[in-house]
Amino acid sequence: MTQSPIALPEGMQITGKIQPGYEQILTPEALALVARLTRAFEPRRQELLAVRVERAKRLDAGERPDFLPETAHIRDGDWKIAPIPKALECRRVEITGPVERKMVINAFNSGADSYMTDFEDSNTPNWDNQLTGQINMFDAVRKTISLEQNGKSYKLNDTIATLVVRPRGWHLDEKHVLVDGKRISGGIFDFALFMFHNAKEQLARGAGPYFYLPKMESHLEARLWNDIFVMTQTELGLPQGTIKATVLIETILAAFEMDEILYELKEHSSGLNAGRWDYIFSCIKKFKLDKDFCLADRAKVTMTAPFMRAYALLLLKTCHKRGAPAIGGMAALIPIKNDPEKNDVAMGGVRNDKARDATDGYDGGWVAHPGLVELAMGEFTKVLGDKPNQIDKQRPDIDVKAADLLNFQPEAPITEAGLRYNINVGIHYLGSWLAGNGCVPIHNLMEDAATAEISRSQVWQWIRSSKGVLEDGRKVTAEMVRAMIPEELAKVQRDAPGGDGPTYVRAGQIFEEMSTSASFAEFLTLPLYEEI
Ligand SMILES: CC(=O)SCCNC(=O)CCNC(=O)[C@H](O)C(C)(C)COP(=O)(O)OP(=O)(O)OC[C@H]1O[C@@H](n2cnc3c(N)ncnc32)[C@H](O)[C@@H]1OP(=O)(O)O
Ligand SMILES: O=CC(=O)O
Ligand SMILES: [Mg+2]
Repeated sequence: MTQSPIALPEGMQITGKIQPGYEQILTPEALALVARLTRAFEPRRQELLAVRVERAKRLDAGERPDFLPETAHIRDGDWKIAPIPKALECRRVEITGPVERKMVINAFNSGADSYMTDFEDSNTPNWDNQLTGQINMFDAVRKTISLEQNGKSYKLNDTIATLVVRPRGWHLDEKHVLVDGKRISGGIFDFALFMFHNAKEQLARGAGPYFYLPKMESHLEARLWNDIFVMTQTELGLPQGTIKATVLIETILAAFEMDEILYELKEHSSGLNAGRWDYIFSCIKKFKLDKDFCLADRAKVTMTAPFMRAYALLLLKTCHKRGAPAIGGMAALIPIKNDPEKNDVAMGGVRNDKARDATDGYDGGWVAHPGLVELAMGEFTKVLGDKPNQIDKQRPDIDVKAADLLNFQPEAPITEAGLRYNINVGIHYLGSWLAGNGCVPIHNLMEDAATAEISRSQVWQWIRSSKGVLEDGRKVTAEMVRAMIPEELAKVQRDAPGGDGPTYVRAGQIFEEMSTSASFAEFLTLPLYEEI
């Protein structure tokens, strides 16, 4: 165990190496907050994770989700979330990206209204990424962040995007920090350090501590975050309701509890976001043992698929009824260099995506790259004009039933190209993640933990579903997948930057194990985290 050169609260151990600068983040007072929140809330996190396991067993046995009878009074009630602070009123375009220093500066300067910095889907949560991410945030909030790289100087513009931070989801531990001998929650670690160092500074600069909350499966999980907010505000002497959080509705189970999630976070809510990629993954995962469940090639499962359309519209209607912003998700398309024709097609895809969201009534949407900000802004401005949002646009015409959320189409086609694509992307992404980079362009698309989850879970599911049959009539089998893995690995080794490194060989092994083993890994990042 690494001897820590920093003063630790009673009962805390840190096993990660303390690099120069980390002591600025890992101060005794900040770590004391981490320890207090951990002692107060870790038992509940564990209970809620156990509830997930029990629920998964019932779904595996054939139960199907529905709106909860015990919370009908919340869905039927007439209530709204607390008013949105000025800094979060206008979120027509939100750029997202990992907490890497250059990208942090570029994202703030991108012209987007807001910027979600990501300790989650687009980030490999190794110790150094988490700590340097916190340093980057510390410097960015104070506007002192700068960088010299490849002959270029990076610093913040006078006008920058409003910062929103995404800590890790409930399933992820921070294994380098132990409290009373046990690993702590990655999410609490990310949140508490950020809050301790930056909340007051942000308030002094006219904004506040704003968050995105990922991958929740129930309103009880949202209640846990809310209780953490209340205690943190008390500990830091901040008025209750200072923290604001947008919840990603990115699991099929959360889609049945959108009203309840907003209600739990009522004083701290800044709306919901349609996190489409994890949502698709969650649908595959939750119905993985249903032999009749099957989704077509990943590229065919778009926002216009019936179950995705139902989810997006229900989210919009729910948010606006409660006075909450509805923020659209991410088109994975990114600018394509050196191929104007392909680039035009990609830009057209992003334009359509944002135009659909804006026309439906969404208040804004995510982009993955600075080169998409202007285009996305144009689509929202066409609909919103000079209004900061369109929360006043009510959609009583939308009537989404449980059956609509569970109408999993399209089931076909599944093609050999689609299967190979999933294997190729899965191996490429795992290899990059293990090497420390959690977001990469692959085949001209943004790939992160959520999109890669779809690829690897589809392969597992196609092997098992009775409908997992290729267009040409061949059943997808474990043997077929095993035969393709070395071929796709060779392509990845040829194509990926640094693809000849050891992490890609390991990625091939992990991919084979994950897609062909009898059990389904709950998240691909859980076994991967044990390897870094
Ligand atoms: C499912 C979800 O959870 S979505 C949310 C999580 N995913 C994300 O946030 C995706 C973030 N996007 C990215 O990481 C990147 O855009 C990638 C990996 C997809 C592509 O990155 P690159 O190949 O580096 O793109 P490219 O070479 O075109 O970048 C051009 C410039 O834009 C910058 N850039 C690209 N994307 C971003 C971004 N999201 N934020 C800030 N800067 C960015 C690059 O750093 C580069 O800067 P430079 O010119 O100063 O060197
Ligand atoms: O986090 C976003 C998603 O689509 O997943
Ligand atoms: Mg996600």
